[in-house]
Order: sequence, then structure tokens, then C-alpha cells
Amino acid sequence: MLSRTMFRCGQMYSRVFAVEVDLLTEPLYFTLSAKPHILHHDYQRFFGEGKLFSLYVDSDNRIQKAQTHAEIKTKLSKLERDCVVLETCSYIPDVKNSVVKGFCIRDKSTPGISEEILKTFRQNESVCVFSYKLDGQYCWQELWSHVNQTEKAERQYITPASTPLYHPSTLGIRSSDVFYSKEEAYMVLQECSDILPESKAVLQLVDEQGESSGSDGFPVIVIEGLDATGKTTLTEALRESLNATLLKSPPQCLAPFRQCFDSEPPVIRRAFYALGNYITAAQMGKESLKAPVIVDRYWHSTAAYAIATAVSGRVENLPRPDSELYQWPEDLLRPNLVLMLNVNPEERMRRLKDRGQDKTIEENELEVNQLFRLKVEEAYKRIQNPSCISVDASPSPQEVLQQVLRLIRNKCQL
Ligand SMILES: Nc1ncnc2c1ncn2[C@@H]1O[C@H](COP(=O)(O)OP(=O)(O)OP(=O)(O)O)[C@@H](O)[C@H]1O
Ligand SMILES: Nc1ccn([C@H]2C[C@H](O)[C@@H](COP(=O)(O)O)O2)c(=O)n1
Repeated sequence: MLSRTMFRCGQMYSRVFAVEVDLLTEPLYFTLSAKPHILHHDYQRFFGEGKLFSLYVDSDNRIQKAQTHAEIKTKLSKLERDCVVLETCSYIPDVKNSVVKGFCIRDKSTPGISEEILKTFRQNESVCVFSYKLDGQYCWQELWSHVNQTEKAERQYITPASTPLYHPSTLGIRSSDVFYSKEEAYMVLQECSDILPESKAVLQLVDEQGESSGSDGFPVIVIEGLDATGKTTLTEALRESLNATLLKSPPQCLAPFRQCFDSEPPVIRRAFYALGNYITAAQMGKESLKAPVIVDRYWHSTAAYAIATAVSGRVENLPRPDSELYQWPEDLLRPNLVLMLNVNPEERMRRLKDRGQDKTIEENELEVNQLFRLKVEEAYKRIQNPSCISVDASPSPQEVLQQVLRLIRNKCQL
């Protein structure tokens, strides 16, 4: 009963499967073939330890797909004792948006505790579970879910595949993690409006703000940076010094919805932040006719956090510096200047501790996950048109303000 999208039209054999065995090394890549293939030692070791399963979520409905993926992640995170859960994905080389995300479960417990959880997904048409068997130098994959007792599952043999040019986690970013037009993000919230009523309210706010007019008025200056680098402190000081209007993205009108969208899967959460930028852009257009505008976070934040989260593993796995993924959306108002505040990790930790407020999951992640922080910082630097100018934000607030005022006067003739 191979009816799901990923198996349509015999796609199975043209797919490459990538398992993220360890964040610091390349994933293990393999394809499938109908004939046995002798595996070398690394593959034998990977497939031979304990019981091994993989699980993929696929559906033509991207909202349902994202939610099922998130539910599975939560369920699998409860697996402890002798179980390891790894990220995996499958894709067709050079085919955009062909990525299907999943998990790989290695279970060394007896009796296998993961099977109870995996059985709960059997009813779900969009979830496929495979099991793996190593026999000498060969290994095969079988469909484990959706196979009835009398039916014999077809075997596909594991065949090593070479490392692709682009890390597979970069393949599905466009329109799933980063949106390059208002329409793309708008459609996501439209698609989930039945299951998430808050989406309707957000869309209404987007409609009410209307389009942003490009402004030839006063300059618009965006202040970016990781949390606790001093954005709030600096933007408030700039407002006073320049008699400017201070805006934020996401804008104040979206504050009541933020917590709700922060707990949704990436495609929904990122669409929410993307739309927040368009509301802020409309405000920028209006306000910059009256005074200089200072903006606390904007598209650099949206894209950099989204890309860094979507890309697993090392900084080298990020899309290449010349990738179109770092290009500014054509329909989003461009600021005149984007400044990125940088402080060293120790100073940032000190400021975070002193402040002691609640942190978002991503802020916590920045603290515990050095790789994630490096990827966010690097993605910030790679964003183009406009790119950001780095500012050393470790001196005192007064010194940072003076440094930034000099830059603004220099670049914006203020
Ligand atoms: N230049 C500075 N030197 C020392 N401490 C600073 C400086 N700028 C800000 N701080 C302190 O660091 C902490 C974080 O600053 P702030 O809230 O301005 O950062 P932020 O970038 O807006 O953070 P978030 O993005 O999480 O809201 C605050 O306690 C603030 O008083
Ligand atoms: N324009 C924006 C602003 C924020 N975000 C996301 C990125 C992080 O997850 C988080 C950081 O915001 P803070 O806690 O500092 O207010 O919000 C975004 O995607 N786009």
C-alpha cells in the first residue's frame, strides 16, 4: 500500500536519504536499490547497532505535515533509556522542495520501547515508518507501517550515496522557513486559519495596515543583533538623540499573538514574523515622512534565525554566501541603514544574567548551543541588499550611542 507522496511515480529509488548521525560530521547518505549492495564498515556499523527505524512525514498539506512532524518530535523526545533519536531527511538531488523530513530511531532496549510509540503512528496516512536489517555485509530497508501481517514487505537495499554539493537541510528553506514576499507568508496563515483562529486576527491586522509606500522622507535605521546585545538600550537612546520615531518588528499590535505563534511549527511561526515585518514596513513608510525612524529588529532577524534553525550542524552547512536565500524580499521596504550590534559571548551572557527576564526557546538555544549562535551571526552577515554594518557594542551604552550616531551622520546625512 505505497500510496503516500514520497513513493509516487517510483520516486523511492531516486531519493537520497541523509541521517544526521552527529552534528559535527557530515550526515550519512544513502540511496536504495532493488539489488543487494556490499556496504563498507561505517555503514555496517550504523545499521547494525540495536533496532533501527526511520520515520518520515509527508503530505500535500504543508500545515498538516508540519504539525504531524512537531507532534512526532514531542512524542519521540519522551523516549529515554537506550533510545537515540536522530534527525533525517530524504530528497531528490537538485529538485527544489523535494525534501521530506523525518527521524531515525536507534533502540537498544529489550523489549523495544520505541515500537509502542511507532505503532501509534500506524493510523496516520502521512507517516511512513521503515525498519532496517543488517545481514552480513548487506542491509535492507522495509516498510514497517501500513503492512498487514500476511503481506510480505518489499525490501530495498541500502546503497551508499556521495556527499551532495549543498547540505540537504538548505533545500527546503524557501517558503517553509523564509518567505520572500508578503503573499507567500500570507498564504500560510490563510491555510491554517481553520485550525488556528489567531491567524485570522493577524491577517486582518496585515490587511488594515495596507501596503507600505516607499518613502523619500527621513532615514529609516534598523538596529539588529542577538538578544541582550543592547538593542533596546540603544534604540531608546537614539530616539531621544535624534527625535526619532521608534518602531519594532514584530509590531506592538502583534504582541498578544506572539506566544501562540512561537509554539507553532516553523512554517507557521516564521510566516507570522514575516508578516510582522510587512506591518512594521507600512508604519515605517508613514512615520518616515515626519521624522527619522529607528527600528528594533526587522528582516535580518527573521531570515537569520530561520535559516540558522533550519540548517542542522555546522556553520559550513549554511547556504553559500552568494545564495539567493540571503536576498532581501523585493516587496519589503528597504531601510537606509542596518546596524548589527556585536558583543562577545561572555559579555552577552553577563548581560543576560543581569537582566534575568524570561527567555524564548530560541534565546535559550542561543545560550546552550554555540553552533546555533555562530550560524545566526553568520547568516546575519550574509544577508544582502541591504547588508548590515557591524558595530562593536561592548563599550558603555554612552560610547555605543556616540559610535552609532557618528555612523548614522556619516551614512544618512542626518
Ligand atoms: N553597552 C552596554 N554595556 C553594558 N550593559 C548594557 C549595554 N547595553 C545594554 N546593556 C544591558 O544589557 C542588558 C540587555 O540589554 P537590552 O535589553 O538593551 O538588549 P536587547 O538586545 O534589546 O535584548 P533583547 O533582544 O533580548 O530584547 C540590559 O540589562 C542592559 O541594561
Ligand atoms: N523581526 C523579527 C523579530 C524577531 N524574530 C524572532 C527571532 C527570534 O526567535 C526571536 C527574537 O526576538 P526577541 O526575543 O529578541 O524579541 O524572535 C523574527 O523572526 N523576526
